[in-house]
Amino acid sequence: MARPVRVVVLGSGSWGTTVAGLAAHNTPTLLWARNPDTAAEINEQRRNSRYLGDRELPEGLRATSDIVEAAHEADVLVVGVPSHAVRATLEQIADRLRAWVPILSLAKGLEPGTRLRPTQVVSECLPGHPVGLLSGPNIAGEIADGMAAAAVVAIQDDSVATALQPLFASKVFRVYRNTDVLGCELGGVLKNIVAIAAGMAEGLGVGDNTRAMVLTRGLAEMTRLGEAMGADPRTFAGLTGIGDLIATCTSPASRNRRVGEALARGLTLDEALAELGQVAEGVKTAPTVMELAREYDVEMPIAAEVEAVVAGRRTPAEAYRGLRKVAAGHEQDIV
Ligand SMILES: NC(=O)C1=CN([C@@H]2O[C@H](COP(=O)(O)OP(=O)(O)OC[C@H]3O[C@@H](n4cnc5c(N)ncnc54)[C@H](O)[C@@H]3O)[C@@H](O)[C@H]2O)C=CC1
Ligand SMILES: O=C(CO)COP(=O)(O)O
Repeated sequence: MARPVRVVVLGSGSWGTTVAGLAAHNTPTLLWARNPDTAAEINEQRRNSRYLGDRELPEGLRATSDIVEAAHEADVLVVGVPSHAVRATLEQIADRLRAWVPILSLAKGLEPGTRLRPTQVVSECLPGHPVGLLSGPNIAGEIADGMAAAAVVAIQDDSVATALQPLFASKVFRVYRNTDVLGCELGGVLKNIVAIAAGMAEGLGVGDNTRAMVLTRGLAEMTRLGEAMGADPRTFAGLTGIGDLIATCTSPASRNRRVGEALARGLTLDEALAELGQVAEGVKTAPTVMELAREYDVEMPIAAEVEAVVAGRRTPAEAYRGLRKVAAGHEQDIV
């Protein structure tokens, strides 16, 4: 009898641990934690208290702080570290994976400097493997609590996606497929910036209509940049686009939204990030996205205001005053 597929997840933050927990219900799963104390806590107490509080992790989940051991074990590799750490993490396991192990990224940011998407960084570091992502409206805590949700495995080869779907799915976690890797990945990256704007709106006490406007026009500029870069605009109407945008902009648990709220309360960016203590990808991604907007000649007024706020050139209140001055063009102008 063939042995079961072994899933290895790199990164034991809130989402990496949660995804490892999903996989562990289906198949043997190993989680790499760079901190040996975290690996020990997962193995001995079935908890990752720093990121998931008291939540109990599945029995089948094992952890290690030895990344080379983890790489040797992988039949499927999941990369769950933040975008800025993907390259340094994968460089440690170059040539350590077996041939043709599929790799899925969970990261929702762009690499500072290179402007590469996480799947592109993965392909550079570990060439010759099928590379895709798992993305969608997936606030980690809710999924760790067993609340119903859905995500998308996006990978060019649909037969690989079909093989990967059941590894992460459960009765309450639906996993769809999509071959538009670029569109799915950009959806997850760009919604974080709109979520910072939504958080600022929340903190400034604007009304429900303003929130709806920010989400809708935020989706328009996400779609505009995506289409200019070669993505299918229909992807932005799916789980990885509007789905993730709604979850992140409306959930009080979203780290990106919380950063926006903290800035609107008058905290500096450093104070807001220290209060958060977790990654908020939109902060580092906003300037990189504005570079792309200029390169592709796409107007992104909401992202531009968010970038100005995180760079310290404007306050949230000034950013919202700035948005009022944006000329209202034709609503259906995407590109
Ligand atoms: N938490 C969530 O609800 C979701 C998060 N994501 C994405 O997943 C990615 C990971 O985020 P989270 O798990 O939420 O982050 P987190 O802030 O909860 O944890 C980050 C993890 O990465 C590790 N890490 C940080 N810098 C590192 C480095 N230089 N080298 C190696 N490891 C490093 C930390 O030790 C920690 O284990 C992000 O791109 C995020 O946008 C995607 C969907 C949902
Ligand atoms: O990507 C997420 C939900 O899908 C998590 O968003 P935050 O990083 O803002 O918490």
